[in-house]
Amino acid sequence: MEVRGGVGQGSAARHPPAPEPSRAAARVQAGDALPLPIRHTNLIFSALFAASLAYLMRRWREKIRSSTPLHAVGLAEMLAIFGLVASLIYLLSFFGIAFVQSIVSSGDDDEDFLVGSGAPASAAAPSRQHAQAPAPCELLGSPAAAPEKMPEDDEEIVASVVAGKVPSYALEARLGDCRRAAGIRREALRRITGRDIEGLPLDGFDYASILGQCCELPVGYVQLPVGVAGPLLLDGRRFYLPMATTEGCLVASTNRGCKAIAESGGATSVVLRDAMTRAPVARFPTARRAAELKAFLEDPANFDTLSVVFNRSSRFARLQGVQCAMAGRNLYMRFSCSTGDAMGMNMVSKGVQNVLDFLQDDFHDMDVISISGNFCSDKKPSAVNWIEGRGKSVVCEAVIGEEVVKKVLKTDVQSLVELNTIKNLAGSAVAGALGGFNAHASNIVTAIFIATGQDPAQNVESSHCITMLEPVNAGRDLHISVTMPSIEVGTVGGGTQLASQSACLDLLGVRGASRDRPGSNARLLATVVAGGVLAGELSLLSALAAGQLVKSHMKYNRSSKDVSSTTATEKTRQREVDV
Ligand SMILES: CC(C)(COP(=O)([O-])OP(=O)([O-])OC[C@H]1O[C@@H](n2cnc3c(N)ncnc32)[C@H](O)[C@@H]1OP(=O)([O-])[O-])[C@@H](O)C(=O)NCCC(=O)NCCSC(=O)C[C@@](C)(O)CC(=O)[O-]
Ligand SMILES: NC(=O)C1=CN([C@@H]2O[C@H](COP(=O)(O)OP(=O)(O)OC[C@H]3O[C@@H](n4cnc5c(N)ncnc54)[C@H](OP(=O)(O)O)[C@@H]3O)[C@@H](O)[C@H]2O)C=CC1
Repeated sequence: MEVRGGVGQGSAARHPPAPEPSRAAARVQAGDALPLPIRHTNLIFSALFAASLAYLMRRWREKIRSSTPLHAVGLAEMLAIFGLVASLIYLLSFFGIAFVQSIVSSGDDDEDFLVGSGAPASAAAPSRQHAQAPAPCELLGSPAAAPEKMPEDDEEIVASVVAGKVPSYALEARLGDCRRAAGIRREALRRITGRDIEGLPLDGFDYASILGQCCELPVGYVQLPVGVAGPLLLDGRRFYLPMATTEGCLVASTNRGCKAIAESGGATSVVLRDAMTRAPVARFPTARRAAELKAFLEDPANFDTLSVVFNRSSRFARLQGVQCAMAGRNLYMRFSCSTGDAMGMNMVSKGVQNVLDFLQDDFHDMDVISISGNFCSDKKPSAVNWIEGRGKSVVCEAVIGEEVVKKVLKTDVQSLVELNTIKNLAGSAVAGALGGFNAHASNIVTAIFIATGQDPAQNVESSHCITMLEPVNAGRDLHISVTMPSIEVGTVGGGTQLASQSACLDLLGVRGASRDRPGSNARLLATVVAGGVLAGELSLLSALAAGQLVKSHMKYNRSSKDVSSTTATEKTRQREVDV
């Protein structure tokens, strides 16, 4: 089959372009810093400049005529000199900044050109929003959300939503009040389903903070307890790990592991690699043509050109390499890049889209099937992440003293080493595991991910881990390590900016972007996740070796209430009555 159509066309066909948000309006201008509209300040300072100059010239001429020394100046002349200097500074800085900004934003315009030539506008627009404060409710724009008169009364709006006259997703934009929109949607849901979601709270959440960034169609929020384990002594620093979980025993276990590590002098970590990946797939008329693009992308001589095109889309995303694989005439191109303190999926996708548009000029017969061809590989277990890594690749290790193993962990070194070999290594091989050579890395990864606003679906590859245990110091002490090649975390973007999640990042000392070294906050968070996993592995393996698992879970993980006799809501009511 002959395949035609550029990247742009291809992508446009598969992804109808999203409505272009007002990017010009969103762009920050130098003048935005001024208290008055820019045209007013321009007028005032231009008039001041002209008036001061005219007055001083006139005075100068008069002084020459009357042979008065030029340096003898009165109050009026001093004021005129001051006005002249002030207006000169303003005008120079104004035009200077505008000039610099025009150069900077020409980069953006190029980006608009590159992304705009067929790329979905939505791929470019959201990231710019993320860098700013959460958008107020009324800024959400969509065709369905075009300004339209809404009934004043909530009851009438609910009826319109139930009748399908007002789309539920347009409520935020039409009402300009996110809390009210969520309340109306929730009531409409109750009427449509006949089910009351009473236990799901509505109040006590900032709905504007999730708009256009974290969640659509909100009707409330789920409450999760956050426990804290630690201190985890890692690389000479103490961290208290926030863990959002409903699995009783998990925080206790991690806490015990942290204690064992701290009493043994602490753990150390090393970040081996830091690169997020995105792998589009393109189809060619022949495998030979696909191989030509593969050769082009993998030729070191072309790397600089590709990076210039890729790097344009972000201040932080920097191309590191492209790795290709083929299946017949389909080419899978795995781009990897550093992403500063962001986890980086939006970023890397933006950069890749630019490169695809660029490549289309020389490879007209390339048909981009998808910006993601699963060789990336995001949110799925895959060997490529396990072997090549994705996000941050971290190794964390510690030597646990014999006494600590006995006193804190209630077992011995020999039993632990044997258990690890038979369970985590041989047992996982028997199960045909992919990246699952551990006891419960995903427990700690997921709990910290949820607490700190990471994308929870990325726990899949982020939990890839091989746990190694060896006797050291003549068999007395225990060397334990966790090797985790794909920890995907960020401290900016996604859910990290929400109030609770941001507080948990703050507890770890990694909230937001690192000002000194972009990327260092996210890397530190990755090492903390690995350190937490080390603690969790140590404690669970010990419980298993000591035959303590079932007992401990009966104690911390099973309510003494008879759950078969009450529904969740009844239980809540019962608890309120009990209190
Ligand atoms: C529950 C423990 C820790 C008791 O362990 P213990 O040794 O009996 O407890 P302890 O009372 O002697 O205390 C020792 C230390 O543990 C900590 N600790 C002790 N209790 C608490 C608590 N309530 N809250 C907070 N921290 C606690 C604390 O640090 C304490 O020191 P202290 O501060 O007292 O000097 C232990 O039995 C344990 O770790 N059990 C394992 C539980 C576990 O790891 N569960 C994870 C989920 S299992 C799963 O989902 C995965 C699985 C199993 O399917 C995977 C697979 O296939 O292997
Ligand atoms: N698109 C996709 O395919 C997927 C998206 N996701 C979602 O993507 C989101 C995360 O995307 P991600 O790209 O991480 O985040 P964002 O899309 O929020 O991008 C990060 C933004 O922060 C800005 N920024 C400011 N300071 C820094 C800094 N120090 N380091 C890095 N960036 C900084 C970036 O600037 P600049 O504009 O200059 O880059 C960018 O605008 C999550 O919500 C996740 O769930 C998850 C999986 C797939």
